[in-house]
Amino acid sequence: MARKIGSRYTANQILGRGSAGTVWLGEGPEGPVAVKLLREDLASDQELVGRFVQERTALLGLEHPNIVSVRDLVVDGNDLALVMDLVRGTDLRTRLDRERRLAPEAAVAIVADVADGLSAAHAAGVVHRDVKPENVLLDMQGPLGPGGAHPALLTDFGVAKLIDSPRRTRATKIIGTPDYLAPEIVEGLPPRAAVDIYALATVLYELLAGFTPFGGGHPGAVLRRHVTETVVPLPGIPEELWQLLVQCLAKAPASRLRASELGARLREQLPLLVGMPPLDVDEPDSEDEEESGQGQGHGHGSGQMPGQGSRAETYDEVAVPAGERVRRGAVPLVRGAKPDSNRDTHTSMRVPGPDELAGGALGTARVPRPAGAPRPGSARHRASARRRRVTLGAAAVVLVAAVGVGTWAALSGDDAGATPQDTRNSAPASP
Ligand SMILES: Nc1ncnc2c1ncn2[C@@H]1O[C@H](COP(=O)(O)OP(=O)(O)OP(=O)(O)O)[C@@H](O)[C@H]1O
Repeated sequence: MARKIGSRYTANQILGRGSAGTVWLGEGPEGPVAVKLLREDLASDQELVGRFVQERTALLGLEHPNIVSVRDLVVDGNDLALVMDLVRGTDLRTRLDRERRLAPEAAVAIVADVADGLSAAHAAGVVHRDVKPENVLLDMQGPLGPGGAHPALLTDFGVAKLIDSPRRTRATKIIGTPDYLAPEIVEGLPPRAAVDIYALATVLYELLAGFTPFGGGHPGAVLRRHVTETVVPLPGIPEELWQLLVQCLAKAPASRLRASELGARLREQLPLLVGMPPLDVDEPDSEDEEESGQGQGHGHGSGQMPGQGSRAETYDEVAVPAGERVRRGAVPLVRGAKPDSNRDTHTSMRVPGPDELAGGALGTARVPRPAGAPRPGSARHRASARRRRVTLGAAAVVLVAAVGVGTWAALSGDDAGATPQDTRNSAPASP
């Protein structure tokens, strides 16, 4: 089922689908390529096509070993396609899904690669805006690096920007993937290079922990956590690595490291991480998990802002069909459209007001638990609480009994209370 893309390329086989379109294994004049064919409704958007052509120079100019280069942009009838270098391997999401958590050395090596790629992009004035594991490709044909990690390449440059056209997303809407969105974007500021650093630090946290620091539950709750909550330490993480993470997850963009510095500092840590196993962390606690856990993935946060009506009233773009299990707030890019894949996609949603972001008394902090500790509200937690109550009850009975026996002994005098044993253990009479 090969198809022609423009006059120079043929798309031969589907490699995968994302929210913006389908990626094909293709063939061009210089050999195999990956062709990202944008969705029809995006391709027929004249404004988007215009931006696509405008962005051409910036996108085509990005060349770095840790960036998937865009080789060509094709506008042909109804087709709008990005022709990219073909990476033979897998994406980081697939690896993370398989392994759940990565050993710190491999995680840091991968993130250092991406930081180097970002550094080149930022130097060229390009902000990625959608750094996440889905957009990191692992080149299985490349040489093995620290921790057995294959070279990592950042892909999908410029796609978020192309899609974020004024008509598609008015000033009051945000485009991005909620778990990785920097607080300043949530607050409505224009995205600068520091948003990529925040997103990349989120990816590093996720590789180490198996979950993102502020994700889970309704996208509204996720956005609020980015602005109001501080990241909770991961048990067993080396202190220096933790300090780097904290700095890059700073709420103030100016406090975060630059990409080049982040890459260098991560590489400095690599020798200290050799042979360290994945961190022993379980999924985070959530206060309202039982309430919202039925159809909302991890079930963190109700997403209900103070004084809000139902979720669907306010966040209609992100309403999730009842019973549909989602992770990290996957929603179609365009209202009413079904996501092309079961992967997470970009979110287009209203920017919450300052009062909503303040969060109110009911925080939704996610506190990582040491592995094995039961999650509050879970059946295991209730059973262990019951066991604790039984133990406490038993201890109380023993205590009451002991007090009773002691009182009885004191009241009855030495004759009744003292046994031969008691006499032997008592202090000798003074000489
Ligand atoms: N240059 C490439 N070489 C090889 N495979 C690729 C390339 N680019 C993307 N893919 C694969 O194609 C699939 C879809 O990628 P795509 O970028 O469309 O979506 P995504 O990043 O998973 O999701 P989203 O569009 O929501 O960001 C992924 O499985 C990815 O591994």
